Amino acid sequence: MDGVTRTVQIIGAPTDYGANRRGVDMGPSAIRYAGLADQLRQIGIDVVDGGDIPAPRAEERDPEAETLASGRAKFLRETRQVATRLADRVAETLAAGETPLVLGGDHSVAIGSVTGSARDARVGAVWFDAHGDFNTPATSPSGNVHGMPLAALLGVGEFDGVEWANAVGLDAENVALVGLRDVDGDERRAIRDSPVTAFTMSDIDERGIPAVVDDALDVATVGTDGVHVSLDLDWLDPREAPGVGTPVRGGVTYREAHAALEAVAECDCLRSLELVEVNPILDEHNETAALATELAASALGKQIL
Ligand SMILES: NC(=[NH2+])NCCC[C@H](N)C(=O)O
Ligand SMILES: [Mn+2]
Ligand SMILES: [Mn+2]
Repeated sequence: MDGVTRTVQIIGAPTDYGANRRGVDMGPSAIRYAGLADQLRQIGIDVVDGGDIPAPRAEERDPEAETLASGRAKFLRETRQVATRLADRVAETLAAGETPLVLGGDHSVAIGSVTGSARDARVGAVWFDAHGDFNTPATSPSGNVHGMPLAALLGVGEFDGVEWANAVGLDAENVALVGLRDVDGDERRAIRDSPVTAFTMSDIDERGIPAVVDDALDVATVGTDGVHVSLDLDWLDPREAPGVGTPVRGGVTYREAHAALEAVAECDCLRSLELVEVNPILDEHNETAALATELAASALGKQIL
């Protein structure tokens, strides 16, 4: 982006239908409150806040959709509604020459962000997450769609039809998971059998963040027009990011996370970005939202000096 001012459009997706715990629907407010727009303006970015996409209110929940037995997806109708709207917004934002910055919401919103980002282009994806998000309604132990978006996007599994959830311009060969440490049984097999590239926390232990993230970005850029970066805040260790619904010990540190997102900026390949799974109810003084904000700034070019 040398010499060109980047315009970032913030798009809130205030939904928690994909998660087991309520509260991530307040993620967009918490991240905005942490000063996202100002921090990005300070590094010379033009910021447009496009507001939130409409999401069905919790009071309108279909109680039956919540009590489906495991092995099925909960709230698929609501998830589909949000994803479809979000996909349109992301695609329009890109068509206008702006960079979409999506604020979740639980990770099911990625179905919308990535299908939108991959509508008129070939994209790669880097998925910073403790989890694989590779379950399907048939394999999920919980029925929570936030554990399934990557499978949905790659056309794996049956999601109330697949076309709405399938990202046309995304190939599994261009997907890299980074930081895995909590994967379910069938999900594990599915990831191993898929052409996606998965870097676990053990890979990070052995090789260090810079090498792993460079490889992930290579995977996502080969033959693509740009990269979607999906940052699930539970990627970080719960000591740094307590405000998430599915915390897992042994995550990356504060510095590792910044180094990773600085590498994203350096790659000059970022097409769309999302920050998901911030749960203000479980947070401590909004520190997870503040961290999400800082990491977005690093991904968009903020440097120490
Ligand atoms: N985006 C997330 N936080 N995903 C957590 C998924 C947890 C678990 N693997 C499940 O499928 O239910
Ligand atoms: Mn996760
Ligand atoms: Mn996730």
